[in-house]
Amino acid sequence: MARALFIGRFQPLHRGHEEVIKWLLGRHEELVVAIGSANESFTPKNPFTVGERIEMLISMLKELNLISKVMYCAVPDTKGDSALWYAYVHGQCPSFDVAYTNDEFTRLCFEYGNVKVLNTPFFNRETYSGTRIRELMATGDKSWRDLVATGVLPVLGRINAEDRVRRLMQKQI
Ligand SMILES: Nc1ncnc2c1ncn2[C@@H]1O[C@H](COP(=O)(O)OP(=O)(O)OP(=O)(O)O)[C@@H](O)[C@H]1O
Ligand SMILES: NC(=O)c1ccc[n+]([C@@H]2O[C@H](COP(=O)(O)O)[C@@H](O)[C@H]2O)c1
Repeated sequence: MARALFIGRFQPLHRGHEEVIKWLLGRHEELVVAIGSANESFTPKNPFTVGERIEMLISMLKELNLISKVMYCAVPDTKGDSALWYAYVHGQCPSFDVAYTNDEFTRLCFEYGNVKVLNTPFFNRETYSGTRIRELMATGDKSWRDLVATGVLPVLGRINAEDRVRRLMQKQI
């Protein structure tokens, strides 16, 4: 199948996501990266805006020379109304032949729209995890820098990501 869609929150975009994107491009001609929870930002679980997450993605794709094969879109959460969520996917994403997610609830929502859904493999899941990276940032442990995707570091540096995450986690919004 020609075009796959991969959805995630990418808070931040990490090496696990990078491996999945490469793995998907080995199997599909084109990829749509859908940035979920696009309306969420400045919370402990979703510290980065959708614009910042787009910058992370584009920066990584440029470094990997994959920019010509990947499109992106943003999908907001619609808590409690997943039929509406699927309407956003349908209306705001480029068309795709198959969706990839490992999240059962998201799978269910795609299946509601009669979309074919597949899983991706996990790559070093204990280490490459958004939750873990945010925890390391909050405690000032610089080892998080080794866990984010190629090209993402300059974006996170420019927006002072570590400081933002630490302050949001302290506040526990
Ligand atoms: N290390 C990994 N290897 C492969 N897939 C991963 C890895 N980490 C996350 N994914 C997958 O990427 C997709 C998007 O995940 P998401 O953006 O929520 O990252 P996450 O690391 O799970 O974040 P968080 O810990 O904040 O929930 C999901 O389908 C998830 O299963
Ligand atoms: N009703 C909804 O708002 C709804 C339903 C299914 C998935 N989603 C979103 O899709 C994305 C799935 O990505 P994750 O695998 O990173 O959880 C998340 O942003 C999640 O919030 C939202």
